[in-house]
Amino acid sequence: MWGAPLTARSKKLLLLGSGELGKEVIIEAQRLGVETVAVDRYEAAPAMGVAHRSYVLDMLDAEALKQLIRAEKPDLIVPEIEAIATGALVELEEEGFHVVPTARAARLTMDREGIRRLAAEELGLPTAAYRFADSLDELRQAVLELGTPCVIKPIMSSSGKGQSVCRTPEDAEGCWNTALEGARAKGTRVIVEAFVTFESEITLLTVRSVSGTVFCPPIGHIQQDGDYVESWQPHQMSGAQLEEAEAIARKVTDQLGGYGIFGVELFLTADGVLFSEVSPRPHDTGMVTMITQDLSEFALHVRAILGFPLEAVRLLTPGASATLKSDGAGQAFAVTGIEEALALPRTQVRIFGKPEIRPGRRVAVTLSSAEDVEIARMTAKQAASKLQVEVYKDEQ
Ligand SMILES: Nc1ncnc2c1ncn2[C@@H]1O[C@H](COP(=O)(O)OP(=O)(O)OP(=O)(O)O)[C@@H](O)[C@H]1O
Ligand SMILES: NCC(=O)N[C@@H]1O[C@H](COP(=O)([O-])[O-])[C@@H](O)[C@H]1O
Ligand SMILES: [Mg+2]
Repeated sequence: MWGAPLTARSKKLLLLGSGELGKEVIIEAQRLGVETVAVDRYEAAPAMGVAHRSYVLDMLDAEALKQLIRAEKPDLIVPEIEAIATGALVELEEEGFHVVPTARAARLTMDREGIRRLAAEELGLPTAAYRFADSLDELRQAVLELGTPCVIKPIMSSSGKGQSVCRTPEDAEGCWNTALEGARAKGTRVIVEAFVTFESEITLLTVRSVSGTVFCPPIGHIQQDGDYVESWQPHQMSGAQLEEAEAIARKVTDQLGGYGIFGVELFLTADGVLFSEVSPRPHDTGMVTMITQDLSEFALHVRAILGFPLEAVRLLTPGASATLKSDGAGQAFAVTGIEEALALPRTQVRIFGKPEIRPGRRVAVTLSSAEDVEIARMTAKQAASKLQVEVYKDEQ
């Protein structure tokens, strides 16, 4: 029970990170009459446009973060990105604030080392072989031990930033430099993973709520340069594979605890299912659920974190999503081709409204449903190919 937003009895949700995923979280929270506050490192972030109010803040600055949260006193602190001073969240939780799903889950998943060691070493989940390195020399040694090809990623990055494949030992230096440039926070530590030759990869959206754990039908996806370009639901896999995948997802999410949605990333290989990583929040590949499920991943997250019951998730139709990324940079740009994209059957478009583009930045997503998942994939990709990011160079 709560009062209207902006009154003394309101229920207040504060979002840390205000991109395309957070925008949908805010919309779902607003639908339940929740007061919403959006925070990100830049002005006019997507979720800021739909929240009651917003703040621009360096979320890696622990003092600034604590000051804001103590002043705002939200009922729920909802991390939307990984790059947050998670030590501050742990402190705030000790003071009685509610961090979603828990401050520990945010801290462990903020860097690849925390979650990988928990999954592989504590829980014994199958993963690719891995090493950590703090210098080029250590990286060279790790590459020798794991063999090539292997994948190198900064321990703190997302959406493939700073990630590269090391194909021969001579590539190590180039990979090291790529990781340094792409790391999200200051720091040089990288993870080196044996390259997994997977048949396919999936996100298993797992919801922990007061009613227990519920799995969404598996989402298949394709990534380019470590970033998602296409996703679909349901992904065809055997009953045995699904059982393995759900067992892994249950184990890791039970260990992280709290209520909310988790995006559990898994590789399906000839030798079984491997755990890759987990986001304790909605997942980019899960945007497809805006067209496929009775409750989207965003609606599920909000429902679970508010403590409401959730007995099951229903897939209404097969569907797919495809991304639009920009090539150019700057603030003078426009998305064109929306009419052509929307002329395709059972197709919707989400334009995030980011105020500035840079090469590779995700700007929009197309969503298509169909009787058959392959038709949905084709349609969503076709729709995305109709969209263009036009840049006005002389205005920059
Ligand atoms: N060890 C590996 N072997 C083969 N491919 C890999 C490996 N690690 C990552 N990839 C590929 O790169 C993609 C991105 O990797 P990962 O999820 O670790 O990065 P990320 O930056 O956290 O991405 P996001 O934030 O989008 O989840 C994976 O989905 C997969 O396609
Ligand atoms: N893979 C994680 C992911 O997709 N996160 C989503 O992208 C935004 C950052 O985008 P930006 O880099 O364009 O600002 C985040 O705020 C989140 O919505
Ligand atoms: Mg990932």
